[in-house]
Amino acid sequence: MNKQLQKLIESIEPVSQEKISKTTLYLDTLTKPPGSLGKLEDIAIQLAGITNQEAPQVSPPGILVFAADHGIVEEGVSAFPQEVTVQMIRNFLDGGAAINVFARQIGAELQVVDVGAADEVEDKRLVSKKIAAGTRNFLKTDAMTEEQMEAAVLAGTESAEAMIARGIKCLILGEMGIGNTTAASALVSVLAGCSVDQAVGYGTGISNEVKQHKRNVIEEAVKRRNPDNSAPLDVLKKLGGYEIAAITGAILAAAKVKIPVILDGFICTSGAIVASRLNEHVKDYLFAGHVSQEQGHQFALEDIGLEPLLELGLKLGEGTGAALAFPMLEAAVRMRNEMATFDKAGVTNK
Ligand SMILES: O=C(O)c1ccc[n+]([C@@H]2O[C@H](COP(=O)([O-])O)[C@@H](O)[C@H]2O)c1
Ligand SMILES: Cc1cc2nc[nH]c2cc1C
Repeated sequence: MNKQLQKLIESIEPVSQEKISKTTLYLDTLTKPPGSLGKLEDIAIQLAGITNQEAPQVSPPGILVFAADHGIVEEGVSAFPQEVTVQMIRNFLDGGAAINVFARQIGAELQVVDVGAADEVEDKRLVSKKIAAGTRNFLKTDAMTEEQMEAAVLAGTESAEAMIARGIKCLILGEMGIGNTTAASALVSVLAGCSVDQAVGYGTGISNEVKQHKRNVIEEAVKRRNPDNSAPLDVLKKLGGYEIAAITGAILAAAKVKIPVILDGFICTSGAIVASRLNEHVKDYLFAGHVSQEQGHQFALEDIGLEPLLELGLKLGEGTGAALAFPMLEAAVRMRNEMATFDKAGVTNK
């Protein structure tokens, strides 16, 4: 394995049990019946553990949207044509996509990173870390070479490190890539141990007939590629995508420096499964923003052991569900940091 990547994986430490215990006790001194803020309390406790701070901050948040194309679209597995990936990249840069709206709403910096779009987008606002013009068709050959897979993971790492260096306190992840639900379904079926049938969904809106075809393509491809399910990077290289690999790398980078990560939908979570397999502590740095309509998402979340913060029937991607969940993290830290204690407010405790 690439030395830099190996070092990164080994550098991730467990979250702080001391801060978790301290915060658990402290929350019961605040002016509310114990446990009355429910999951918000769990979030505050987890954030203290992640950041190793008694008074954690999650603002400002930053959003990374990784974009890439997929050779597997040749098999007719998406409702939309491949050119939509670069068209949406332009839309992100012009501020007109859903994620732009939600980024503005939460005051987040939004960066779009091309890690493998099929065409060129000449625009200074786009971060170009293109590994190749789309993956290869994984029904016919491995999606990526080992070098390409590692370069894509490290492109995600670098993107996250740069954002963290600019001062973001919470990393929100998203993706764009026509065909990427097929890659994510293949990954999840191998790594999460669910059937291809359970991992496959409607993506951007295919018919039942096309969904059946998508299932058959994935089943055949997994058989042919024969990935080693105890080697997550082998599975990623054979079946994944550049944006999925970049998401894996971004998660590792954030966990290394104790920055919380909010995952978006199914594709994002598939990258998180890979990261979680590389280091057992990674999962404790992750929040699942929502559970998507894509049916494999629930299996993917269960595999990591994550409970979604929201269930809104979304199936868009881009980081939208993660950005929408961010205010829950902000509320949790404000609760921890701003509420009065029983003592201070002169309220009688039981
Ligand atoms: O986030 C999700 O759970 C999600 C579910 C379905 C579709 N998407 C988005 O739709 C695209 C992939 O869909 P498809 O049908 O082309 O594989 C890609 O750009 C994703 O961001 C995203
Ligand atoms: C229009 C469109 C927008 C998207 N955003 C993320 N995936 C997408 C797929 C399509 C087709």
